[in-house]
Amino acid sequence: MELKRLFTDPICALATARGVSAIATVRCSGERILERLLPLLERPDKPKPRRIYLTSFKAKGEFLDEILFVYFQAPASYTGEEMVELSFHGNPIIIDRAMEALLEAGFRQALPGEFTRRAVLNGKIDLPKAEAINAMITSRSETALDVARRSYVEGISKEISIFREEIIRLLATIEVELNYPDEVETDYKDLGEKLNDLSESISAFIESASKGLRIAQGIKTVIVGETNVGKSTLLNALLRRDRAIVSDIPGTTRDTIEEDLSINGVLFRVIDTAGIRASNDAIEEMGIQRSLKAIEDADLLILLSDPAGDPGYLQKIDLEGKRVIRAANKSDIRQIDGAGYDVVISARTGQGLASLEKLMVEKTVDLTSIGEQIIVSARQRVCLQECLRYLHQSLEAIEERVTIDIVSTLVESAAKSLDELLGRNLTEDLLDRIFSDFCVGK
Ligand SMILES: Nc1nc2c(c(=O)[nH]1)N(C=O)[C@@H](CNc1ccc(C(=O)N[C@@H](CCC(=O)O)C(=O)O)cc1)CN2
Ligand SMILES: Nc1nc2c(ncn2[C@@H]2O[C@H](COP(=O)(O)OP(=O)(O)OP(=O)(O)O)[C@@H](O)[C@H]2O)c(=O)[nH]1
Repeated sequence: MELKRLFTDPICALATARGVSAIATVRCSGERILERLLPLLERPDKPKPRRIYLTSFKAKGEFLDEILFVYFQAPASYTGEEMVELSFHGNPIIIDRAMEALLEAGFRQALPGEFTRRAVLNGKIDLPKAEAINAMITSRSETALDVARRSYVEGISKEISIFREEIIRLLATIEVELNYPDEVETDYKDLGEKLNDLSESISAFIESASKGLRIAQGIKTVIVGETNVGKSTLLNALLRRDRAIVSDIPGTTRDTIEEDLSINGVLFRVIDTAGIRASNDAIEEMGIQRSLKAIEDADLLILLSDPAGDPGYLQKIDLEGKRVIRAANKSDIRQIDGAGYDVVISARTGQGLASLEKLMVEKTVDLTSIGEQIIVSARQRVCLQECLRYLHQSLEAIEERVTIDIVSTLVESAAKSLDELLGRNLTEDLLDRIFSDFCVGK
C-alpha cells in the first residue's frame, strides 16, 4: 500500500502535556528506530520488549536526565511499528533538549494525530475507533465522555457494516439485471420497498445517534431577552466569572458570546445574545440578526425578562417546538409575581440560580439520555446523511422509472458514503482532515 510506505519514517513527540510536571513522556515510532535511539542511552544494548528500564539519556554526548525507557517490538505496539517511550523529569527545558537530540538522531516531530494515523494505516484500529480515541481525549463533560467511551469500547463499525452489507446486497440484485437485461425483469416494487426500509433504518439511526454528537458539543442554550434585562449578568452568574461585559447601557452586548458550562455532568453551550429591540445602529442590528439565528438553532431558550420592562419584542419570537424556560430577573430589587414564569431569579445575587440550573437539566433530559447508538464525530454524521441522500435519490429514480443503470450508480454511491465513514478506501486527504484535529503526540 502506497500510503503505508510513505509513513514509516522515524517520528517523535511529547505525549504528555507541556509544562512543569512530575514526568513527561516522549513517544517515538517508525521503522528500525531502536538503532537510532540506543546511542543516546546508557543501557541496555538489547532491550526486551515491554520492559521498563531505568537508564540515562544523553544529549550531545552528555548526561541529560535519568529516565525510564520502554521498547515495543513491531507489530505489537500502539502504531504497529517499532515504538519507544522515554519518560523524563517533567521540565520543558529538558524536553526541548531531548527533542533536539532526537531530531539530530534522525527523528522528526510527529504531526497532530500521526501516531494514531499510523495505527489506522497499519490496521491496528479502524477509523471510527481513532475518532473515538480523540473524542475520549477532548470530551468536555462527564456525559460526553460516556458517549465517547461507549463508541471506543463498542464501536459503531459493526452496525454501519450491517447497513453497508444490505446496500451491497441490493446492488447485487440490480447488477444481475444490468448484466442480463433480457432475462431478468427488475421487480421495481420490491427494490423500492427494500430501499425504503433501509432508508428508514438509517434515518432512525442518524436521529438517535446524533444525540451523542449533541452531548459532545453541548446543549445549545440561548439566553434571549430585551436589552438590559440582565442576560450578560446571567451568563456571568452561570459561569461564576466575569465573561461578558455588563452595563446599564441598553445594547451593550453587540455579538453573541458562547461559553461551556457543565451542570451535573451535562455540557451546555451557553450563548449570550444581543438584546432584541428595534435599532437604528447598523452594528447592533447585525448583532440582533445573529441573536435571531442563534434562537433558530437553539436546543433550549432561556427567555429572560425584567418584569418592570416591556416584553414586546419577545412575543415576536417563534417558539414553536422549542424548549423554553421563562425566567424573571432582578428579584433582588422588586417583589415579582411568579405567575407566568418558570423561575424567578436575581442574576446579580444568585438567588434562584440553582432552580434555573435544575430546570435546564430537566428540560433537556430527552437530549442527554444516551440511546443505544453512539456516534462521535460530525464527519461520521455527514457520511450517514450522504448515504441517506443517495438512497432517497435512488428511490425517486425508481418511482420515475429511470433506467436501472442510474439507480445502480446511486445505490453504489450510498455504499461508498458508508465506506468513507468506516475508513475503507482511505485517501491522504481524508486522513489529513481527520487527524489535523488531534493532539500532537496522540
Ligand atoms: N504509556 C502509555 N500509556 C498509554 C498509551 C500508550 O501508548 N503509552 N495509550 C495509547 O495511546 C493508551 C493505551 N492504549 C494502547 C493500545 C495498544 C497498545 C499496544 O501496545 N498494542 C499492541 C499490543 C496489544 C497487547 O499486548 O494486547 C498491539 O495492538 O499489537 C498500547 C497502548 C493509554 N495509555
Ligand atoms: N438589581 C439587579 N440588577 C441587575 C440584575 N441583573 C442585571 N442587572 C443590571 O441590569 C443592567 C443590564 O445588565 P446586562 O447583564 O448588561 O443586561 P443585558 O440584558 O445583557 O443587556 P444588553 O447587552 O443591553 O442586551 C446592568 O446594570 C446590570 O447590573 C439583577 O438580578 N438585579
